[in-house]
Amino acid sequence: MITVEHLTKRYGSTLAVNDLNFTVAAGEILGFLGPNGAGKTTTMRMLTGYMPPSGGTATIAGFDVLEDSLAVRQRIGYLPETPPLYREMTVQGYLHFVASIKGVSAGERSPRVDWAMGRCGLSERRHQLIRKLSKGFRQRVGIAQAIVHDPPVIILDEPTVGLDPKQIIEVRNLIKSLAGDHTIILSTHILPEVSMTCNRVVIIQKGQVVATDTIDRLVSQSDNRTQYELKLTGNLEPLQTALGQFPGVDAVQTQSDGDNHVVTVTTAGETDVGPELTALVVQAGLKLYEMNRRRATLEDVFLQLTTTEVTSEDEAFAPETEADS
Ligand SMILES: Nc1ncnc2c1ncn2[C@@H]1O[C@H](COP(=O)(O)OP(=O)(O)OP(=O)(O)O)[C@@H](O)[C@H]1O
Repeated sequence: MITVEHLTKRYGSTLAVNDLNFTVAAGEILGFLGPNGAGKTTTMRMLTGYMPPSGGTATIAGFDVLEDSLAVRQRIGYLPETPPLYREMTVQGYLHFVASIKGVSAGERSPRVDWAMGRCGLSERRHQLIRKLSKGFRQRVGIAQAIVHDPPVIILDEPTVGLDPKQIIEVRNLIKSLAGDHTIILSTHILPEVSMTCNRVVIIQKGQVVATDTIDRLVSQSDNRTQYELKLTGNLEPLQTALGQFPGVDAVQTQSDGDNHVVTVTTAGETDVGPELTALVVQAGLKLYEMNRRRATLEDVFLQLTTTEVTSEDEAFAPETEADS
């Protein structure tokens, strides 16, 4: 549905996008990630036909973004970071206006606007002025304007920025519900959002692709070690001896305050050895107060790929979150 080949953009002497290559299959939700200034917005603008590439090509549903930019714009719904909303219009009036400029025929407009309002939970606000809506509802109007002409491709730039937790969940569910019928590119800094919503990710840095794969594969290929943090009291020596002989233990780090200890055990692989570690602690005569298992996450992969300053082992791990499940 989307193909990007050798896509390049220069702003004077700045090479903002440098030879990008990736594809997005029909019905897929692709996470598009990169640190500030990586070239995400520039790429989106080229894909949506709003800015010509300096080199390379991109096609949307078979149409070239440069040569067929009108056909591309009709097939894309774009939610920029700041949606272009007319604050003095009603929700319904604005969506009618967008549908008309996107080429929806007069007879089709009312059903399309009703459909978009229904999908975005706006039906009851149809007569409200946009300026009187909360930020969350304005964001829904932004999504509704992106889907009102039923485009096969939807490109969303930071769709949940500034929303409260309840609105974030609603917008994420809406995005997920649009996949399948639509091909979606989701650009965001919120990595758990990508883990929860996307099938696959493209990570860019300095205008170049540094990784493209499913989240599971990226995480397991990057670092499949597991860390256990144990909070204990008692004499540590017998445990340290036992851990030295325990198969698969890569490293043991200890922080002690008198008889209270925090022991971090790093094991190779993802097999859960928590029960065995608990048994060792009991055999060593220690009291166990807390044990946390931590695995690498998309955030760790992102940091490894987009920073050169990750030096300490601890930075390669993060507490297990809902994004891991
Ligand atoms: N109009 C412009 N003129 C000159 N340089 C620009 C222009 N727009 C972007 N750039 C530069 O191109 C590079 C990529 O910018 P871009 O906005 O695409 O990155 P981004 O990944 O979207 O960043 P952010 O997450 O901060 O929005 C940056 O170095 C930026 O300074």
